[in-house]
Amino acid sequence: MPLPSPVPPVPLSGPAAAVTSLARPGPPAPSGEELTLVPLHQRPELLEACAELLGEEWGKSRASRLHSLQRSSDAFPACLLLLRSRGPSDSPATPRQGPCELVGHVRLSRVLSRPHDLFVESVVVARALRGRGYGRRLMEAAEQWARARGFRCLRLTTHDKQHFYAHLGYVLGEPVQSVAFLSPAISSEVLRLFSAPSGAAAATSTRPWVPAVPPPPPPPLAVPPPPPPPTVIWARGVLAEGGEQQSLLQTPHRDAKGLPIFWMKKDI
Ligand SMILES: CC(=O)SCCNC(=O)CCNC(=O)[C@H](O)C(C)(C)COP(=O)(O)OP(=O)(O)OC[C@H]1O[C@@H](n2cnc3c(N)ncnc32)[C@H](O)[C@@H]1OP(=O)(O)O
Repeated sequence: MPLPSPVPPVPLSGPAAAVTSLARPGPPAPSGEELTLVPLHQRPELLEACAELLGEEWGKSRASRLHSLQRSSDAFPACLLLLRSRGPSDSPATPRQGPCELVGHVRLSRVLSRPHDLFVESVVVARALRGRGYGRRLMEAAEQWARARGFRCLRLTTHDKQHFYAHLGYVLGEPVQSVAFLSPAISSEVLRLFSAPSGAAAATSTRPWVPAVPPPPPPPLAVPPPPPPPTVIWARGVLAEGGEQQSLLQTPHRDAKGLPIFWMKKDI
């Protein structure tokens, strides 16, 4: 299955393509406010603020957050920031692309064996700004960003926000494996190698993942070894025993700590 081919980036980061222009707007933003979605790697000066935003919600060491955020790239994972700024009418002294406030963050990663899917993680809106429609804007902008790059499905896990995601159009889905970090040099080849028809992935298996392609014959001695595999996050949900059905109230899946976890997806 071919990989989505790179497309010119949608100018979400420019004023002309502010997130406020999305087809299905959320609650009205304050007058003069402009929302934009930008990859963190295009705004490195926001690295510290982003680490703080994530740290406030999920803790972990600042160093670990920074390390993870610094790996944001167009080759994935991509950390996307929702920013808001005041328009010129409200702040005459502020340039159009002037000071802006970090509103939210979302991270998108590739999914093993599903070249048209992206895995959504670390969705967060600043505490003081929740309940005003920014979470919806963030998710819709991320969808638009992914769609513009040829992806067709977003997937995620959540412990307790399944109703929020269902409200935004997500449905329950099967476990997948996200690919944490890929060297740009091997990303396409490795993903192509691991790409298999839909459903071939070990969806709810508790066994270690095995590529869905037949094992190659033993290589001649002269052949160099294959490139190293990508770093893979093994599906954080495993099927709990008992075979219960998944619903928005009850899930058979558990995370690595044994906590119930919901798998969701949305076609975009
Ligand atoms: C894949 C993951 O990353 S899972 C982790 C999710 N993140 C977190 O738990 C971090 C802490 N929480 C947050 O940062 C925020 O609460 C978020 C991102 C979950 C939601 O952001 P908010 O800005 O508060 O949501 P927003 O105001 O845009 O709500 C959008 C819609 O969802 C609804 N909604 C919000 N939260 C919930 C909820 N828990 N259950 C059901 N509906 C909800 C709202 O009523 C609103 O409906 P409307 O658009 O029809 O009026």
